[in-house]
Amino acid sequence: MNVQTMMVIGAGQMGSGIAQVAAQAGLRVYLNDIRQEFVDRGLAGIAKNLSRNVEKGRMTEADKEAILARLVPSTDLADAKDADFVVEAATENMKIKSEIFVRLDEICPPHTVLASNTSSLPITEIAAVTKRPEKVIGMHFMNPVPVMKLVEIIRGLQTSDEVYQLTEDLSKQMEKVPVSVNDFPGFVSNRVLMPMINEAIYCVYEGVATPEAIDEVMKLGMNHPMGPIKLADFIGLDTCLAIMEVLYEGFGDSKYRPCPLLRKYVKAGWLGKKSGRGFYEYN
Ligand SMILES: CC(=O)CC(=O)SCCNC(=O)CCNC(=O)[C@H](O)C(C)(C)COP(=O)(O)OP(=O)(O)OC[C@H]1O[C@@H](n2cnc3c(N)ncnc32)[C@H](O)[C@@H]1OP(=O)(O)O
Ligand SMILES: NC(=O)C1=CN([C@@H]2O[C@H](COP(=O)(O)OP(=O)(O)OC[C@H]3O[C@@H](n4cnc5c(N)ncnc54)[C@H](O)[C@@H]3O)[C@@H](O)[C@H]2O)C=CC1
Repeated sequence: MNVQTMMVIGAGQMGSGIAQVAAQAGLRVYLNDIRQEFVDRGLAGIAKNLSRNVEKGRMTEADKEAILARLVPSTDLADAKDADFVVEAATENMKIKSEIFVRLDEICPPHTVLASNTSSLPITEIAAVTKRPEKVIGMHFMNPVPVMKLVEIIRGLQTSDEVYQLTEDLSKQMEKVPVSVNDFPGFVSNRVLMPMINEAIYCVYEGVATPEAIDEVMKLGMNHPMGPIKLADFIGLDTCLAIMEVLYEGFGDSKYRPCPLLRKYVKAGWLGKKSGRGFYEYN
């Protein structure tokens, strides 16, 4: 199958990035969210990124306009009837994702592949709410999507070889490097990354060091591009907490317990960069 039209669901930081790289790869892309203002914010972010590419001489103004013209705003999931491939990048919550996949299964033509950008939720469980589990797959991009090369591809128990191959080819078309991973909580990326972030938050909680000091240790001592506390703010503390919960419940192992300070910040609405405040403040 030749993928020509994609729908990306969720126009937040990940969805807008995925829509951008898909449109850059020549696809027509519906960018869907529950409110017009969220779609507009996502599209504005894409336009800003593309303008920067023009300024830096990486693309022409005409390229930018052509990419923007391939992006179609959507607040109606029924637009997915036109899509060959859907990437769901809505909030990290099984109830929200299940409801979306049930509806997509009804709306989309039989050939449409339904992918999820979930950070940690089981692909097999998401697939099970549809009548096409062989066409459901995990396609996990990294943040910021236009910059990071990796796409972790996660097969559910029933994902077909054909759908796996198509997703791998599409990732390459989007100039990403696909890596195949089995369906276990947190996959590889967040099983390894998130306990480190959670531990760094414990260091704040226990007064071992300030967020600034912890980030300096990991940047200067381990050559990480961003310290773990800053990275947590960047990912979104709500997303970090959701991932820790999946690891904790999925493995039933206390080593994955989310730090109480992380819970407290999320309850306060301190979600990190996207809400203006997390461990650091943003304007
Ligand atoms: C939670 C999950 O499920 C999985 C995940 O995604 S985990 C998170 C994975 N991501 C990471 O670990 C990111 C770690 N951080 C980094 O790699 C870097 O700090 C960074 C790429 C984000 C920024 O790089 P930097 O050198 O510190 O800053 P900066 O010079 O401003 O940016 C470098 C380039 O990235 C671009 N960039 C930065 N943020 C961007 C964004 N949000 N969107 C698009 N481009 C962006 C900048 O425009 C810049 O490009 P040019 O200068 O070439 O035009
Ligand atoms: N933040 C990160 O670093 C990464 C996040 N992810 C995953 O990507 C997904 C999205 O994360 P972010 O973009 O960071 O979150 P975000 O909070 O920036 O955006 C989520 C968007 O989904 C929308 N949404 C919620 N319910 C919806 C529905 N029913 N229909 C359409 N849109 C809906 C919200 O309005 C919001 O705009 C999550 O599953 C997350 O785990 C994956 C890789 C990295």
